[in-house]
Amino acid sequence: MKDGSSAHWRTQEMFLIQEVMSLIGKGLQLDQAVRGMLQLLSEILGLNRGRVVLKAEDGDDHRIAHSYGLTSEEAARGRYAPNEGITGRVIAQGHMIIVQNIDAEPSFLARAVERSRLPPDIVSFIALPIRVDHRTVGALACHRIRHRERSLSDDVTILRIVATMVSQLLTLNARVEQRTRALEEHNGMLARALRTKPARYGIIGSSPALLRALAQIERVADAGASVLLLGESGTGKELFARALHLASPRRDKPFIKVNCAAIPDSLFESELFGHEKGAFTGAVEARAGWFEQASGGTIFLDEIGELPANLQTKLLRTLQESTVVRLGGKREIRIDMRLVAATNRDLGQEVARGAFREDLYYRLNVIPIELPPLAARPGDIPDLVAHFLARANQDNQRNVNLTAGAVRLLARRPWPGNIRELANLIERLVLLAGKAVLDENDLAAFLSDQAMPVIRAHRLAEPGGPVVRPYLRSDSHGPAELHEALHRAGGNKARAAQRLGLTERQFAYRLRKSGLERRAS
Ligand SMILES: Nc1ncnc2c1ncn2[C@@H]1O[C@H](COP(=O)(O)OP(=O)(O)OP(=O)(O)O)[C@@H](O)[C@H]1O
Repeated sequence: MKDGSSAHWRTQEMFLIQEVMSLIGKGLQLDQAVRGMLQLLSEILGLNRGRVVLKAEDGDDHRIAHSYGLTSEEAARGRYAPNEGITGRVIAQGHMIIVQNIDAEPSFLARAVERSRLPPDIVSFIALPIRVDHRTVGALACHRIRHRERSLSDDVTILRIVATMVSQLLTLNARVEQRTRALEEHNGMLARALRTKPARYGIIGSSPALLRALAQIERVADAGASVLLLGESGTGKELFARALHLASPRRDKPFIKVNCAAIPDSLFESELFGHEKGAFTGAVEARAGWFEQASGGTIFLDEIGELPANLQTKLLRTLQESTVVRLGGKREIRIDMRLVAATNRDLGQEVARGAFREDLYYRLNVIPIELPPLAARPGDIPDLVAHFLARANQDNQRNVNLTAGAVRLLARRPWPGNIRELANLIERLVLLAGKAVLDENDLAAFLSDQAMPVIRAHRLAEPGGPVVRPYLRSDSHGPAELHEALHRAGGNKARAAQRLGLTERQFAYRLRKSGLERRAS
């Protein structure tokens, strides 16, 4: 077949396209594959010094990312500001430019390859846009001797095909990189989970403050004395109370949890101390109270600061005498229980203002154990995040991960609601995430989205304004609702509680739990 005949060029074109396809199919590194395509353009069709120019990762300019027939110095010189030269213009405008004669085109820069390096003939320059997802991300360009047997339009057709192939490769490459990043993050999380010592009693964290509290628990587990757990809401007081029970010889006996803030006053006494048949209307049969039910085991009185005054007296007697008298009864029943109490209040201050019995306070405060707020141990946050992510993913059949940067962002937050707030946030994140790996920016956007409704809810909490429930919480009243009720009641907690069908103590408790108390009072 004679060089120059159209049949000859069709054969060359077919060969080039087959080779390009096979380069794509080989799964080579991006640079190898693109260089291979530029080499084919040069050797098969004589379209020389091909280059692919892409946006620099660390700036606004565009640089030669892949080339064939350029020295490394020439490739390094190929940097173009937006709209600069022919290449910059093709990328900015998104359409092909053909310079028929580079010597006659004033805006041709000859920046990468000096004119003296090119043949003395008339040289053309062709640059085409490279698009990914309908966006121009770079350009494919090459030199062409103007007068040759092959038509310009045939060269342009092939260049268009190759530019499309490069676009496809770039798209694929970006997807593979994204997927690899997701897998790397996931591996990191798994490695961390493996490194984290098996959590004792389900307590995650290795900060000195946390380990100190855990060591104290284990040291006093064998003793019978009461333990008082001190710490803000959500710091893990219940978890530690359970740990104490599990570490004690009572571990096979019951662990009874009583939330002193959540029980209506009218029921409190009979729930705690039990009642005899006929003790009050509705007491159709005798019932053992929680102290009796906990016999042999541990009773955990959460929010002990909320215990009404008359029951404080009764509790003190119970502790001193190890007996209870059921409501409506006379019999003293011996009980053998370990008491763990918890509070997020300053009980000393409650004593000082006469709201808590001093003698009971001393009786409870034999072994005080302080649980640090989460903000005081940010080093525990990565392990906690890994733990809550794994749990939320498993519960919801998802596979959402956070980048290290996103975890660092979480570690910098103040966490007024402590670990409970962190656990809730991660669960919402897993449920609402639109993609598999969330980075710092995704997380920041999520956090500001989450904060918005609360602000709106507060603003809209005017009489007649719509109520926006910002959080999905296990509590029946979201923080916005509590806040709104308080606002409508002119700051009067008793009235606000009544509106929501809560006792004043329950209302105050939920308000504190929501982390909004400071802002609300
Ligand atoms: N160190 C920890 N590791 C793992 N999970 C934790 C840890 N601390 C707390 N949690 C979890 O955080 C949530 C809140 O903890 P917990 O209920 O024990 O706090 P609390 O101090 O008793 O709160 P409150 O005073 O509001 O009752 C629970 O789901 C608990 O399992």
